[in-house]
Amino acid sequence: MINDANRSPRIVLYEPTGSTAEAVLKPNKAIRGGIPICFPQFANFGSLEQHGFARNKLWSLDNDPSPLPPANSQSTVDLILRSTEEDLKTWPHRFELRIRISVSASKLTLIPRVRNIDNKSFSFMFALRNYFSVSDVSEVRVEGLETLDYFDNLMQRERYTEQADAITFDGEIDRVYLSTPTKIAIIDHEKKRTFVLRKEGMPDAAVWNPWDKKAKALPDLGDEDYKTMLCVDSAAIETALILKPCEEWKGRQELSTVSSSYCSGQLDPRKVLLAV
Ligand SMILES: O=P(O)(O)OC[C@H]1O[C@H](O)[C@H](O)[C@@H](O)[C@@H]1O
Repeated sequence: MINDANRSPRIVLYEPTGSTAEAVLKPNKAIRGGIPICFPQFANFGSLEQHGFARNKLWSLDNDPSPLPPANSQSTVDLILRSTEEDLKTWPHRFELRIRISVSASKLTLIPRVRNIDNKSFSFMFALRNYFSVSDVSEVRVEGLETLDYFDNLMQRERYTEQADAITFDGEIDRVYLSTPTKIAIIDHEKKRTFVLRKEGMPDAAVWNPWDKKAKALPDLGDEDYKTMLCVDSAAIETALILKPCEEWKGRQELSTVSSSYCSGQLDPRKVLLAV
């Protein structure tokens, strides 16, 4: 961990072949990019602030990530967020939210965990809001969500069934796909690059792009930036996760990229793994 010129703490992960990942820790405001963590609520699906409070908090380094083994390499970091007295006023449940972040030459792995340290059960939603950088969103296809049911947040969360062979983009999208497969491909034709998202413990997948009008209304997004971004989240939204006292929930997400040789129709986990 280092302090930058503005004295903000930065965590930088290094990996021997040269990959890096970096997080800037600033209180009270989530960044529009990276992987904000939505907890204990997704969007406005409840009475808390949009996407819950976790993404706006300053996390700490976690020195006791048990039962995970201690992270003893420069390419892994463990972070923790504990409920504060202020949080308890709006969400009266004592929790520990942990995340292990590991970077390697071929993938970025996130292991989020939530532990109930209260004396009564609680339920929560969770999402890793992945901001993918794409060359041109109107040339991108997302595979793995076809034929699934989704909630459309642009239609008062009405439930629909996806009819398209793959998801493509020509306008604002704000959906929660339900009970998705564990692997989703985000295929960027122009960049000849496919992101492969593999997830466990987070059955849903939210897909978001604000498109032109909403992008103009977002102060922290440039007017044209919607063209080069796409959010595809690993999420547990439809069925809230429930923890009894002392119980812990654990999820896992792996992000990797494969080159253009990985094409539409090849969403076969063995091929993806061999190609990485
Ligand atoms: O601007 P944010 O708070 O990061 O939220 C970005 C978007 O996230 C979700 O997909 C919500 O359903 C949208 O209504 C919201 O605009």
